[in-house]
Amino acid sequence: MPRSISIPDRFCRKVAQTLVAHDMVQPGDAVLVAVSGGPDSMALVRVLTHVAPEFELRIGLAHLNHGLRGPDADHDQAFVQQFADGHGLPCVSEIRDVKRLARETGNSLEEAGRNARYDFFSRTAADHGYTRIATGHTRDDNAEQVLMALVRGSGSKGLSGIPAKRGPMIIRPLIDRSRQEIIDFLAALNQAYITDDSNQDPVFLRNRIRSHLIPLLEKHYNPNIRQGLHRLSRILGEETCFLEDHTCRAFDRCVEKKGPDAVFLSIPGLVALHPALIPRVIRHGILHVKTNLRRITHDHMTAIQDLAADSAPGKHLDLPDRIRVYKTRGRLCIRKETLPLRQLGRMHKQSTRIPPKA
Ligand SMILES: Nc1ncnc2c1ncn2[C@@H]1O[C@H](COP(=O)(O)OP(=O)(O)OP(=O)(O)O)[C@@H](O)[C@H]1O
Repeated sequence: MPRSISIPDRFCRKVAQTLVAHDMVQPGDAVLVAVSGGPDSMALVRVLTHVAPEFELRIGLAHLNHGLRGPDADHDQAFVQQFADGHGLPCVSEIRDVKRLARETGNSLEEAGRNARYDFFSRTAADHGYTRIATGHTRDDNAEQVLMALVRGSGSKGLSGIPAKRGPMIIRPLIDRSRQEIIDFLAALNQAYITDDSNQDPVFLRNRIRSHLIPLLEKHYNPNIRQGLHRLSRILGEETCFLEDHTCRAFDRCVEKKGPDAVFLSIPGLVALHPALIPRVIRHGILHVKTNLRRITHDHMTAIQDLAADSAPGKHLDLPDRIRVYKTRGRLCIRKETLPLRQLGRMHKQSTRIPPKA
């Protein structure tokens, strides 16, 4: 009979398999573990320190105090620091005023918090010589993400959920593990963690999905819905990758001229593409002049395609972040303007504004 393997050992083995399967680390890597103090990131740091000798990794911790929950946030920061000290691990923490960042950028608190975190992680990694940044996202987080994308009506990219890796640095070693496995692992180690009451607040869509929609789907439709959603996201992730590849090639064929602030796409070239590729190539064009696609909605994309198909000359569209789209000599031009569009609007007669999404 095989010797029974303990819960912590089994858990660590499974995470080690994820590290290998997704090629997440190389011997000699220095891994900065993003630790909020919650169950997932505490499990992450415990498992990574356990497998560090086998994978030849150096481990350190990073904690961001969002300055949002008053004394609770200070307590979380102290908890993470004490854990690091107790385990002889280096820890970098920082306090950011996320409320102010949200006000200044017009982003939601959630988005401002996320931006502040990833900015802090990358700076810390660069300053301290870390080669990877590990976050504690789990399979359950991914299932919630997919459902959020579904209820918001996102496309296949949104439905691809949380990737196991992002760019050359960010890794998510717990992405194939469930929340229950994590709780069992922590209980077996007698490891304390912080519970964040805001995770229950129904104001946030994610919390309503976690505590209402998923249990409902599990009870009445599919007891394995989380695994199903996770699988769906992985399939769509692969297919999205494949389509992205085609998009890049189609984009190169359609581009007639490009500079740092503008790209000109051949309209006959666009029209000849498979309909699934047209919005993708246009998005690629927007990304050429704008670093991200935030605030570019489905309505914007439809309006751009309508503009390309419209035979009337002289029209243009104003998109967020000073992006102007117009037609010129059989080409669709996507341009990042230097002047505010309001000022430019007075210089053009026909402008179509797309109302921001409610
Ligand atoms: N304040 C923070 N400082 C450092 N890392 C963080 C912080 N907040 C979140 N993270 C990282 O991002 C991951 C996902 O964030 P999320 O908001 O889902 O986590 P959480 O619910 O606060 O805590 P956990 O995932 O640790 O249970 C965390 O697992 C952790 O790796």
